[in-house]
Amino acid sequence: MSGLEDQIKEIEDEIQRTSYNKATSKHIGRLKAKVAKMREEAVQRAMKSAGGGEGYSVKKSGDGTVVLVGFPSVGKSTLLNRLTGKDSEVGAYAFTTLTVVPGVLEHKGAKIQVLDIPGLIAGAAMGKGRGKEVIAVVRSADLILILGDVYNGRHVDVLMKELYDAGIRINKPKPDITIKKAANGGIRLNYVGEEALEIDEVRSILAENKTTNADVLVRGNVSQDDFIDAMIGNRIYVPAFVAINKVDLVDEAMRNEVREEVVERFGDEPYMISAHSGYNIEALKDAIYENLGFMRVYMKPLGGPADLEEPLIVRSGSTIEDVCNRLHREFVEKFKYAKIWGKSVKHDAQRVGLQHTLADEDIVTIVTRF
Ligand SMILES: Nc1nc2c(ncn2[C@@H]2O[C@H](COP(=O)(O)OP(=O)(O)OP(=O)(O)O)[C@@H](O)[C@H]2O)c(=O)[nH]1
Ligand SMILES: [K+]
Ligand SMILES: [Mg+2]
Repeated sequence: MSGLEDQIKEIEDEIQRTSYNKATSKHIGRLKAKVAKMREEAVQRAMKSAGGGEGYSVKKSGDGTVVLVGFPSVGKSTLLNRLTGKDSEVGAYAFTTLTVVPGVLEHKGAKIQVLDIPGLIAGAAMGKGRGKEVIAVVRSADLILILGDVYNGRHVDVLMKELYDAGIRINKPKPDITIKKAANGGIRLNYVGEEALEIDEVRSILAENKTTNADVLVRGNVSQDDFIDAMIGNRIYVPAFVAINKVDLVDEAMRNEVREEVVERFGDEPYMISAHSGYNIEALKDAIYENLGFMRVYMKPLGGPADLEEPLIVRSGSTIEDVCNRLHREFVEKFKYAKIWGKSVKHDAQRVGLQHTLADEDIVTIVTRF
């Protein structure tokens, strides 16, 4: 272990030992910010020394990208092949897969890109085992499918820690925090909604970043960790769920044991599957679709009937601008207005602009200049 890692460990232990209350919150905040800064530094350094090797080149394609993350030999490649009909190499030994293998899952009208990657190991966030390249791919995903097998359900927390250390925040919305550095005036803290943090905490956290003058705006309930994340930046927020593979190899009692272990560590029920036999794979496909959050939008040409046969599949929360970008390069440039029939508007044929957020099954007419 390097000196820096020892120091990080020492401070983390101190945080563990200190109970959080009003009197200690400032101190804990400072320690956490310090660790976060040191860890970031360690990661950057490790990544640099991992060499300037080429990253994996995978172009995102389709309506959304899900990446299969798991320890070596849990069956990621077998699952990719099962989901997409690809032919990624499968082997009974660790690190069979040494690069990123993309496949396409077609489900409910969506084309979903599935990425099979090399196995992740403890220390990957610090660059171990091609961690640098693998983590970069994981960070670019729209959804993470954490894959374990019936023999290592208890290790799902090790994977989660690697993802966390790599700046990946799963299953939480991005906290709404703005930190604008200023030339003077100290730290000014403003809230929309509840007063989630104390000014003293915020000041001592920002001091670790050598920020003594800043305008800070916090919306909603955020934690110290959220605030530190916002200060460091470079965090990504992405949905994830767990599947446990190879259930064909064990009996009911063992399945339940693993399932309970995952619930305890991850919080949610895992999908119990067999990539080998195909058991529960349809349910898994549905889960991927659901977790990517798709919706259907029907296009209606100006003056003509809507095309109710073939919806456009877009991610939930998409705007008119997103739809325009999908249709034609010039649509945004030449956009005049859109007309909507459906759940996202108050009345039929309502006119909206580019920033309007659509709802599932909306009917849309886009009106452009000439
Ligand atoms: N019994 C059983 N074996 C499986 C299942 N899925 C995969 N395997 C076996 O597990 C071994 C590893 O499978 P891979 O698909 O290569 O696993 P991987 O996660 O891609 O492995 P790496 O690329 O080395 O990280 C192979 O021997 C597979 O045949 C399953 O559902 N049931
Ligand atoms: K393998
Ligand atoms: Mg593999």
